[in-house]
Amino acid sequence: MSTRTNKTGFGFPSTPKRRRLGVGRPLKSSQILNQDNLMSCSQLHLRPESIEKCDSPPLPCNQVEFLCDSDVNNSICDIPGSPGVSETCNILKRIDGRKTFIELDSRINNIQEPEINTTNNVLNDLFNSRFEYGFAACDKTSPNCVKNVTKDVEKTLDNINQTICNIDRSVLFETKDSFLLDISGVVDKSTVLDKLSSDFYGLPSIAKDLFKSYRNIEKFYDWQEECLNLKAIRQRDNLIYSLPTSGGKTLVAEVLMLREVLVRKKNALFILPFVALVQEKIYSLSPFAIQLDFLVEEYASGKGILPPKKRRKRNSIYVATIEKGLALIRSLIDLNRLEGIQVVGMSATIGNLPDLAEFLQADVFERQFRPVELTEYVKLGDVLYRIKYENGAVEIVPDRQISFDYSEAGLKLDPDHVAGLVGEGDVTSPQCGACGTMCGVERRGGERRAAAMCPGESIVICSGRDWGALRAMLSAALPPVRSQLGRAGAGSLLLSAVALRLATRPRMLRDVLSCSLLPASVTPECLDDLCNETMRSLLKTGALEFLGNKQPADDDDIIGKCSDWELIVSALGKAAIKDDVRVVSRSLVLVGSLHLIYLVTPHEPGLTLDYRHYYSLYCSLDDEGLQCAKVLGITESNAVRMITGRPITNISQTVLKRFYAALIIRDLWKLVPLPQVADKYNVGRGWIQSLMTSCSSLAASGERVCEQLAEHEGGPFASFQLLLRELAGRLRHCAHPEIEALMELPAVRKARAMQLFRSGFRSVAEVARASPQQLAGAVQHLSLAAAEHLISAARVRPVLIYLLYLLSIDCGNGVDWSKAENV
Ligand SMILES: Nc1ncnc2c1ncn2[C@@H]1O[C@H](COP(=O)(O)OP(=O)(O)OP(=O)(O)O)[C@@H](O)[C@H]1O
Repeated sequence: MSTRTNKTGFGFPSTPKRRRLGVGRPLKSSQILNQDNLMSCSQLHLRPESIEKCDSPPLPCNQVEFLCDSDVNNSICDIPGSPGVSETCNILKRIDGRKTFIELDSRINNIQEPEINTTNNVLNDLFNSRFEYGFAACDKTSPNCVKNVTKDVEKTLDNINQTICNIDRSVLFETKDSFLLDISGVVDKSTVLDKLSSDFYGLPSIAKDLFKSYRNIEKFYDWQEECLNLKAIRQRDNLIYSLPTSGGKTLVAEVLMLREVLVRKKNALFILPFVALVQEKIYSLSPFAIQLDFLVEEYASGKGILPPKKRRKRNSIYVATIEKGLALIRSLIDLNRLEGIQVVGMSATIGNLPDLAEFLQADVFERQFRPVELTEYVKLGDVLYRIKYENGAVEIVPDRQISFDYSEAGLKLDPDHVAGLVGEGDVTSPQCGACGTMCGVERRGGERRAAAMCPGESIVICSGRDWGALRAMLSAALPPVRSQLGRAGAGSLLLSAVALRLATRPRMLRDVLSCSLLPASVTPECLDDLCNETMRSLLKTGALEFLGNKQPADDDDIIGKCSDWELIVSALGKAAIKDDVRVVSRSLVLVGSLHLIYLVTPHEPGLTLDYRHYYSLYCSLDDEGLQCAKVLGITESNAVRMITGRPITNISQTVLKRFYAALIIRDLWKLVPLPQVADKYNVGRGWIQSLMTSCSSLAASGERVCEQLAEHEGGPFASFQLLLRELAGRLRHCAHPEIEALMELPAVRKARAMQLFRSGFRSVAEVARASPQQLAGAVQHLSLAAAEHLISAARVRPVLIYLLYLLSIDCGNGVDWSKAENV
């Protein structure tokens, strides 16, 4: 096939005379992509000279940062008042008799994905040009003409995909909406896939090659085969499988998800506990997505659209943290888009598997498989201890003294000697996760271990402070999994159930609670009491009310006496924002954003206040803080009460808590690092993250409510609608707008964006103009390879925007550049 370059700049021969083939539209001459116009995007050559293999995808350029920082991003946190994902799914399943999770049905509908479609269409044209050229050049009398040309085009498609893989795969899925930019979709591959036999665990056989080339996996372990053939899997029932760490659990989950998106044409949700793990999974799934024509969407931190976009042609695997997974499921329930779900849970460590299985109504598959022998160590200071398991007892015995030759700077960078430990072993891909002061190093990457069948080693790095806790943890039995639904959680769950119209009568709400994990730890009588008490308190606060203004007596057994009365959510939420806006509009403190932020803090932020600490924070408030506090009624006399321990009666706890939460958000807004904020306000980092998410979504819903109120009542609501819109956007990342723009780059999160900003790279364009050496030299801990990825991504962005621009000319529409910027 000719590789001559023409003026398209993409290496495709131009089409001398266009003939309509396929679904593309002819390009006008003004639309022909001109390399000069594509700025300096030399990285994007869609026609490679020769490409053999697409290597494993590059790690996100700040992966090290993610890993080191993973406790910052730790998603395992109590979400105040939120039932967990599985609780929600399971409850839904039981109530509606519907089936639950790994697959979320995406009903084919009119999707709105103009950006992606426009890009695809332009690329489609390029392809059709290629098709026509081939068709014109071939001998039409030959019976194989069409077949050859088709093959040729398909080869071109593969080459493009390969090129994309080789250039910078990250650009494919990292957009503002964080969906995979599926350039592979320029030619409909589904017909190709359809022709392929489904002989690889129910997947097209091409999947087998992909596992071989990207994972070096040729044969599944016996347990994996057994698990994939379980009756529960075949019947799409819920399942929990439990195996030791590195037993290969994730692979089974991947096969199941691939089956959903490729064979059943449904979506799948993969929930992982850390942001860093979500990122890693997205990268490792991306070559599969490219080759098999599905999407991978990221739902972590500020990423992920709620509700998820409906897609007409391709199905998605949503990779989410716990909080985002929960928000995603809620948004789908809200829109009645969730149906036919199957829950598949996997874990290495579950203390009370039967309880969990009962709760999830799941089958259990448990094995003690380890691909290779694993020796576990603990590093405490300079000594490496070995963990010995004998006759059910655990012993920690000194193994050896270690010493590495570190420079002073090296020691500063790596105080735990992780690099030394890694270097000591025969490692190419160490796995390192940090959690608090403990950090684990796994030597000899899983696949190598498995391939070479050589023993593996894991090292827990422990500080003196945690030594006791670690010893106790190792010798203790596994703690049982317990429901986190306390009184507040139950309130939130019941309120959500009524709001989502999943359960609308007291007896149904009792059923909702009994579908949770609570019955595993409390008696049925306690459950009844909790349900009655919770409903009573929701009715008392006015969050819920009975239809027709029916009122139970104070001491009534609501479940018994009012079992069939219909409950509705009162207009309290709407009323609350209305009141807030009215109060705030009379005396809005405009020195900064604090007062507005206060407006979107949750009414019950799930805080326990320490008044002495509150007092010291009050004393250090700046002008804006003092003014805002005053407007809210928090005065000096309240502060004196805080320090003297006298009760504060003239102002509600809710206001005090909300103001405290608003101060936290304002600090993040001012780019104070999250760990520092957590220390300053004495709260958990996970809690801060969920506070940020709540504020952002409250701002978004506040905006909607203000819009409605503005229509009906006028007044200040229209201005607040605009203010809240801006606020919601900024709260997504809690960052300056310049930093937000940098965060649009693949794998650039807040910390990295701030680093770039401080090093003088204040916009995507400045990153695009830099050389890898410059960038790596200026930004601390940024490797040359990572700098290259970043620069290629920054350079590719304008190309995508340009493609949109071309299309807008073709459609005769003006392009919305603010939207184009999002690509
Ligand atoms: N059948 C197989 N053959 C060879 N290697 C495999 C096979 N299955 C999984 N692996 C490799 O073993 C390693 C560990 O697998 P995986 O991450 O799936 O384990 P896991 O049980 O999910 O681990 P964890 O408990 O840490 O989440 C990975 O590198 C994976 O590629």
